[in-house]
Amino acid sequence: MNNAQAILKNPFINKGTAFSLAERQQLNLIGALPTAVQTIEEQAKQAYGQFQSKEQPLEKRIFLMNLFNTNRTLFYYLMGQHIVEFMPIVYDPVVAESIEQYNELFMQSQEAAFISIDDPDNVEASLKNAASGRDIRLVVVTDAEGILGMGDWGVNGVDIAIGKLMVYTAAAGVDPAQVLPVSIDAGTNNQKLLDDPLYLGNRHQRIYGKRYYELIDKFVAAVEKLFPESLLHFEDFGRSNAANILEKYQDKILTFNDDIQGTGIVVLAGVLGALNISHEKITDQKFLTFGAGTAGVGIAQQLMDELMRQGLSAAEARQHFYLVDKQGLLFEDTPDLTPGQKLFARSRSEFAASETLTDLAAAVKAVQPTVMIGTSTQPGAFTEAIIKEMAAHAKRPVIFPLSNPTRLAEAKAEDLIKWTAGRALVATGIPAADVEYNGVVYQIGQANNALMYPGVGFGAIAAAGKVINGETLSAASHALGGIVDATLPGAAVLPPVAKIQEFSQTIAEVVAQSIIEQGLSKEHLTDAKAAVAKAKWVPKY
Ligand SMILES: NC(=O)c1ccc[n+]([C@@H]2O[C@H](COP(=O)([O-])OP(=O)(O)OC[C@H]3O[C@@H](n4cnc5c(N)ncnc54)[C@H](O)[C@@H]3O)[C@@H](O)[C@H]2O)c1
Ligand SMILES: O=C(O)C[C@H](O)C(=O)O
Ligand SMILES: [Mn+2]
Repeated sequence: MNNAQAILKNPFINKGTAFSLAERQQLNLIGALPTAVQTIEEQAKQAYGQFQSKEQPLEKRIFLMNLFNTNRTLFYYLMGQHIVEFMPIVYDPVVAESIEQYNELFMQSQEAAFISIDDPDNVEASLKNAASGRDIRLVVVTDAEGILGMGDWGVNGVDIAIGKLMVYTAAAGVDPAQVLPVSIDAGTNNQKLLDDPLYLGNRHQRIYGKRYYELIDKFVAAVEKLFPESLLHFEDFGRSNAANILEKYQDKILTFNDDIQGTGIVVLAGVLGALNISHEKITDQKFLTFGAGTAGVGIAQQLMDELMRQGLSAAEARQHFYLVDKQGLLFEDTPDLTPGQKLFARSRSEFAASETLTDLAAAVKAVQPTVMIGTSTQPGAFTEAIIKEMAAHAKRPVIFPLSNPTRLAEAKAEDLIKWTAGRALVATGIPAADVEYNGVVYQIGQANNALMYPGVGFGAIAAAGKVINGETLSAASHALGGIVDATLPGAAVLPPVAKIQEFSQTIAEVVAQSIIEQGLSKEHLTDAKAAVAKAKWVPKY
């Protein structure tokens, strides 16, 4: 016999007041709900009214999470109707507030798995318990050492995995019953959390090195064993681990790192969009990346890959990149370069006074970049003087201040348009309002990996991919071309989030096609579109 309360408390099957009379009879729900039977449309209207009654973004998020915890179909039905309004609430930037207040706000675990470095023998059991028999096809895992640009947030960081997964389903149609958010709790170096009596994670410093990598190995092996058809998405790992982990597993299992690769392909798509507006060639650009960490190096790698696809040798392509980090412009002899930075380090002999290039202003003056990307976590680093200097040597300077959340952005879109008298081609990490300047309305693209990863991940799952390789990532970057009308004054360099469901579908099909064509599908698939259509989940009862 069915237990009414168990059904009503299971968000994957609960329909609330939309259970029909026949269902109520069959499932022993008679009397466990008010008598009226509502349609999903009526439920959505009522829920949206409640959403609108909340004033603060965090209150709106808490309301939406309650709905998510109660009835996942209704949640995604509503999110599908209001995707532009809900994205910044369930995802970046408001997810940042919920991470900072995770302990205070904690109500329930939202079906996440919590892996503890102090309990390595229970890695498999933890995943199994959290999945509770569900057929998992998508795992988003974070160890939260580098949450957005906010640093180490320990177990609180699980909310980024939950938020990323919400976007996967809303944008691309991944079945929400087939996803698993995972927190790897390797400790935290965030003293505020360690001192907080309410902190819910392991109360010790972060563990690095052998013990850490053994845990990651164990985790990856358990995911492969329990969920062999799944895609493993890594998110917000620290600079010293993210690239190592990707390097180790990318040829062996279906995996990708969103901060390295997702960001790389959205920036490439944005640069291609910008060049479509300016009618310039990518091989004529000089790229300066400010903040050469996980994202900054990933972006440079993806752009370099594109230059090589256009026929340049590796040595020629590398000449187009200038990486600036805390030390200033990175040279071959700069101390403490990461392996990724080393690839792009310049030779001192290229510059007359290389020892003076120790900050962004000096580097911009010496390099005269045509494309400048910010992934530095340094708010306001793209100053008026620096932007004016850049714009003095570039007809249509391409400027993407990408650090998240909002308070960390290197510049505001509005300022960049003003300082360059409308010449800058701008994209930001979080949503930005249109900018009106001299009678033209400039639309600001959002260069956030959320534009790409839902389509990439969903396409890879639908095609039963063995791996996600460079060929597939490149195909995904190019899939956004042609959506924006580049001839309109003030056109954006990337398509608007309002169209994310449409273009995520296109990306998914392109990705599935690439996997099938390369013989990288685990199944004998031939039709990418059919495979994507078959895998797609839609929120309806
Ligand atoms: N828009 C997007 O899609 C997107 C994607 C990924 C990351 N990001 C943002 O990019 C930022 C960096 O993320 P990450 O994962 O690469 O972090 P990270 O820690 O790996 O890299 C940050 C880099 O910035 C450097 N840095 C710090 N202070 C600096 C300074 N004063 N001058 C120059 N460089 C400095 C650090 O040394 C490090 O190399 C974050 O704010 C993150 O939110 C945005
Ligand atoms: O989470 C985001 O908004 C994008 C990106 O993954 C980041 O770390 O900033
Ligand atoms: Mn991230």
